[in-house]
Amino acid sequence: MAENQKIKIKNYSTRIPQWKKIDKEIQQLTQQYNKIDPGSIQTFNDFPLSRKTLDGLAKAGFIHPTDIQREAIGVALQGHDILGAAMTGSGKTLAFLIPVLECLYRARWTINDGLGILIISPTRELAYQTFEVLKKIGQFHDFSAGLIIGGKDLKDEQGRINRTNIVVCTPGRLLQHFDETWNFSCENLKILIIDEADRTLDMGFAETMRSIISNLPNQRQTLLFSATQTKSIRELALVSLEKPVYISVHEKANTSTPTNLTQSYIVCEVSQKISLIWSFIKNHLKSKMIVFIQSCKQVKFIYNVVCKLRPGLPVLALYGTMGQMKRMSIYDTFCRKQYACLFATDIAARGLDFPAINWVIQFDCPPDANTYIHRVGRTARFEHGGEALLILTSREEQGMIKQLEDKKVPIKKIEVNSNYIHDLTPKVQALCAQFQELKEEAKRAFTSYLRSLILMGNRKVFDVQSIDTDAFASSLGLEIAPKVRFMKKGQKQEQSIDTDTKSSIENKNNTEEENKDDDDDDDDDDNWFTVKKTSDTLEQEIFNLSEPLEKEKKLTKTKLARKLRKKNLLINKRIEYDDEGNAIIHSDEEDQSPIYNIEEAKTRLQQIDKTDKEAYRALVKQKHKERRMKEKEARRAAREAKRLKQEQEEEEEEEEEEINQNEEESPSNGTDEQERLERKRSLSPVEPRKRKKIQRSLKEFINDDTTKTINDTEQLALYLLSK
Ligand SMILES: Nc1ncnc2c1ncn2[C@@H]1O[C@H](COP(=O)(O)OP(=O)(O)OP(=O)(O)O)[C@@H](O)[C@H]1O
Repeated sequence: MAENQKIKIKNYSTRIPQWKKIDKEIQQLTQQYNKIDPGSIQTFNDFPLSRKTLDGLAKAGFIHPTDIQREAIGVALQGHDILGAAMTGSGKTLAFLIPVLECLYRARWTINDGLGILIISPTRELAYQTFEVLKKIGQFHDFSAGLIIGGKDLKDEQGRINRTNIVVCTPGRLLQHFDETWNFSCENLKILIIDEADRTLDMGFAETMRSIISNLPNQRQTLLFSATQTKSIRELALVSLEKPVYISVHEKANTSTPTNLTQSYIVCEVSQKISLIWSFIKNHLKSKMIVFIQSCKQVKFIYNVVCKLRPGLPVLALYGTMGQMKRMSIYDTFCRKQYACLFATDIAARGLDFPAINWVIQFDCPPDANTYIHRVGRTARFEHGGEALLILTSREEQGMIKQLEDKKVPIKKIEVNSNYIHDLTPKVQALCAQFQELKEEAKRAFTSYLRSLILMGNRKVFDVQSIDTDAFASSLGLEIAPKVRFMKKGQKQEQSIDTDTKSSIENKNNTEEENKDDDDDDDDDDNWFTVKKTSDTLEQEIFNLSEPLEKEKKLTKTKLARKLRKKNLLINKRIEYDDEGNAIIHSDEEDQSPIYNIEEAKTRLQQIDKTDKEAYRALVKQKHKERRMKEKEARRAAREAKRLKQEQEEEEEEEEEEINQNEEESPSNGTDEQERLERKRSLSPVEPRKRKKIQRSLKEFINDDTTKTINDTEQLALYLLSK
């Protein structure tokens, strides 16, 4: 026992303190930084990285670095600024997260040192995803990290932000902290990272980014990463990077998209798109896919239609105006699903790393080739395969394909087999007839799509006038195309709109989409092209509508019927679908659906009108009757009140008379005033009334001219005695 104790003491006294070990490790690591040779790196262990980081990487299953990681990690460890570009899904996140952990480790950072690293992401989902990766690989370190994104409690963040070493955030929220958190300090900041830098700037955050950067210390390292480079990113690099190292690992590649990605496009008209996507989904039930749609309102509508028709696989939707909690929960759900279809706006286009996506479908033509590249980049990530399908209208085909070729995107045209497409229009129309809310959504989707075409700067690709609006409206289940003022107004003036104005408006709207806070959810505050909030301003900005707006003419039922006839709607034909989605057409005699039979609809409307009128008349009659009854009742009550008042007055008069009479009759008895009062007081309040009744009965009896019998007189005598 004693011996054991001795050994124990001896061991303790010779143990090297932990801090000394760390110091030694840091010293050894930093000495190797200048010797890093990307070409000789096989595994992460070949980098001079701390034990804690290596353990974190191994635990998360990362063994071999990707090209961008091999190239960028060493340069970042050496302390250089970086402008990094690499294909989608090539592992840029780890390329900046590993140097982050090492930087704080080297500096022996603790919670008390406050903010050391800022990572800015363009969307909340991407920030959340980066935060999750950071938690995984940094699990053996002791740093604190926080996610600072909109849609959460600012006060709660304010309490924690100064004790957070690594902040992953969106630009808007960060700026809000600069403005509203009085003690928020960045003076110790070591590294600034801007992920998806071009998107962050293009989304209208350029000004915000400039403000943020101006609040940061000059002595810092800055890393900008993106799959695509734009003019704005180069401009930002000029002002915010110090002698940056430009790392572009795939610059010499033959393509700008992953090689294991198969890309194709088809051409169809706008009015066929819904049928096409429906047919596609029905034919790929054992797939996981993302369908990119231009605006939130379109996403909402198409998602609701597809949900109602029950395609046979889980359907989800993700767009900017959703509540934050819902956005996160949809992101998680879609990550977990094996087979599912996610309808999304471009908030899901950048950086998001949904596992095992088989298909990316672009329901609407992307604004530019870069957006195309990021959208398709949601599949074929990190050595996996994937497929992408782009849907173009004949108007968009030439211009868009040219842009993609210029960007080295290998894409092939495929023809649509018409047998493969189920015409969904009748079903959508039936749904819209059944659900008023869906019909309203259809109108909004219609308007927002047309507006998005106007807002797209590139006239070589997008032309709103080329759209057959009637056919498009019909495909959305609408009997008539909603009136869109900007279509007419824009026709003449479109040429004069300068592209900058448009893109700034577009950016502004994008920003609004990302910044929009919770609980909107489905409250129709659509970001992109909100008629309620922004349309008026947009129209004025774009078209300078100084002249008064054309007054909307009221559409009568007759006019509506005439319009429908002109559209050659299938009259007296109904299409039903079997479980497989095959169309079964019913002829006139067989069945006449009220939706398509104008005559029958007219008769039905007339009948409804008639019933309504009758019901209304009955209601009016009932009201009148009630009023008359009330008046009668009021009159009766007034009469009764008057009668009672009169009776009371009479009683009082008679009582007065009686007292006077008594006084006159007995003056000689010497009754003084006191006696008179006593007598008056002694009369109970009932007695005068009784007397009065008796008197009245007597009066009536005497005044009555009818002959009185003895019996009558007896009756009266008995009555009087009973009183
Ligand atoms: N060294 C690695 N070993 C194994 N898997 C990796 C490695 N690096 C990254 N990955 C995986 O590759 C996928 C893509 O990584 P990441 O999201 O960082 O790509 P990215 O380049 O940022 O893509 P995007 O441009 O779309 O944002 C992720 O699932 C990630 O876990």
